[in-house]
Amino acid sequence: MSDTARVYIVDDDRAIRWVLERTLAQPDIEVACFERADQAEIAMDRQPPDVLLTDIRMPGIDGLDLMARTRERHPDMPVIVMTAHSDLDSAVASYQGGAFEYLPKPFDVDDALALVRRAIAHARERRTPAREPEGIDTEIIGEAPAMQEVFRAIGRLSQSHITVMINGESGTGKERVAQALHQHSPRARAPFIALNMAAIPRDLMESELFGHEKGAFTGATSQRRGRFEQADGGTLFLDEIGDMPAETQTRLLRVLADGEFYRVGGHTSVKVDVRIIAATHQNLEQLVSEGRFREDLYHRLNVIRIHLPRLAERREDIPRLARHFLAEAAKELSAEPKLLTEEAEAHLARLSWPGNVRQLENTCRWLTVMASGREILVDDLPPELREIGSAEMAAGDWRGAFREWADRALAAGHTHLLEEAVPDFERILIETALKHTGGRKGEAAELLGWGRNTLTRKLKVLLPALADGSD
Ligand SMILES: Nc1ncnc2c1ncn2[C@@H]1O[C@H](COP(=O)(O)OP(=O)(O)OP(=O)(O)O)[C@@H](O)[C@H]1O
Repeated sequence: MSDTARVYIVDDDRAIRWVLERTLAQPDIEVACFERADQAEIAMDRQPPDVLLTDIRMPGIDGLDLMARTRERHPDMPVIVMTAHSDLDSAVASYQGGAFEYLPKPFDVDDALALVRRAIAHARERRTPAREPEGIDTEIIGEAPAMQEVFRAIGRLSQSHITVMINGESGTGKERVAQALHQHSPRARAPFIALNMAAIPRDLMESELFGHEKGAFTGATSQRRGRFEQADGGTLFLDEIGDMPAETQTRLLRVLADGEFYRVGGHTSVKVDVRIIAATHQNLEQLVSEGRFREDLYHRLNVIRIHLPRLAERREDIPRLARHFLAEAAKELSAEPKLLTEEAEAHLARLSWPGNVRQLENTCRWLTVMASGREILVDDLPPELREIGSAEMAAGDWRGAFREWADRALAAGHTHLLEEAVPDFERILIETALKHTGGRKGEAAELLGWGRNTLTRKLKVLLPALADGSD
């Protein structure tokens, strides 16, 4: 890639295009603006940019569609979605669709430039096959027992070339762990190549993995090396392996057995030395039993297994992760790091985080841009994270958290756990009931299923400040 980065802007609003074009046009950034998504797509086919910046609401193809279509063709291209605050839901959806970031409107031009620069750096990093080991930042935060287990595994495997299977939900840090395994392996100086099976159209998968010869199919205008060749001597990280189509599974199995393959349309075999790390959020055993994943391939990949727990199962790590991400976001946006109030930190630690560590990271970026003061309060959180949802409660998360608490307390040598836990349990129920009744104790007692006298007695011990006075 040359030193000049190319950025495409798509927005039907002329004024926004004008502002962004002037802001982003820097000596090392070349900008092109488009009024409609289809125009941008034509240009992208001719010459893909390094970063795409698109509005959400546009006539014709809207920004989210454009992003989805772009990701199919250029899975590594960072896409920044611009959105008004009122469109927060679509912005959140854009994360789920894989957007790199979003830029809330109205935006500060310096923030916009900082964000685009970060996306450019990200695109470059993804495209540089050989990374110096010291260049990879694989700090993994984790004090939870399950994460300590992961660190031990990385340590134990550090002299090995063995195949590893990482499983865990989306956003739990599988790719980061794969990078760490590579970085701490004898292959550290060779390339680490990541490929997400879910992001590649089926018919391009084989050529993506194994490359193709010139003329192998329409559009194959030159020979291309696949990811296996790019990863020679290093590590190939196959993310979402459960999404690999059956015919590619067969081919992969053969390559793993023989250590050689043919490029699509090729007649000369290519030999490579590649360590495979695979990852999935799916239950591969089930896919095998349903006949959707080859059993022999499963056994070949599933030599050593590392499990990454959901973020909600390692809540004790949330405050440190949040502080880390706030510091990172501040650096990236050249802003002053925000601080979490104790209350906000405790709140974050109670949420269920279905998007796991990635969702926490995105939230911290959002807060760095959106929170008005230096200190972050619960009220500064995006609306969907302000309440501890009843769904989260119903999902039984508190029981999981509670079980972890008990585990930790026992591991730390505590005894008489009930004496610690029961008062907290009752206090929380009483406080919540009183909140619901606007402080009326008689009604609260009824909600709790206690007599009025019992509540009075409990209040004296548990919440003396609330004990005096009647309804
Ligand atoms: N323990 C951790 N410490 C610091 N950063 C982390 C940690 N875990 C994850 N991250 C960061 O969170 C983001 C999501 O992690 P990653 O991409 O590795 O998840 P993943 O499980 O591979 O997700 P997916 O399955 O969706 O690809 C990344 O930016 C990663 O750097």
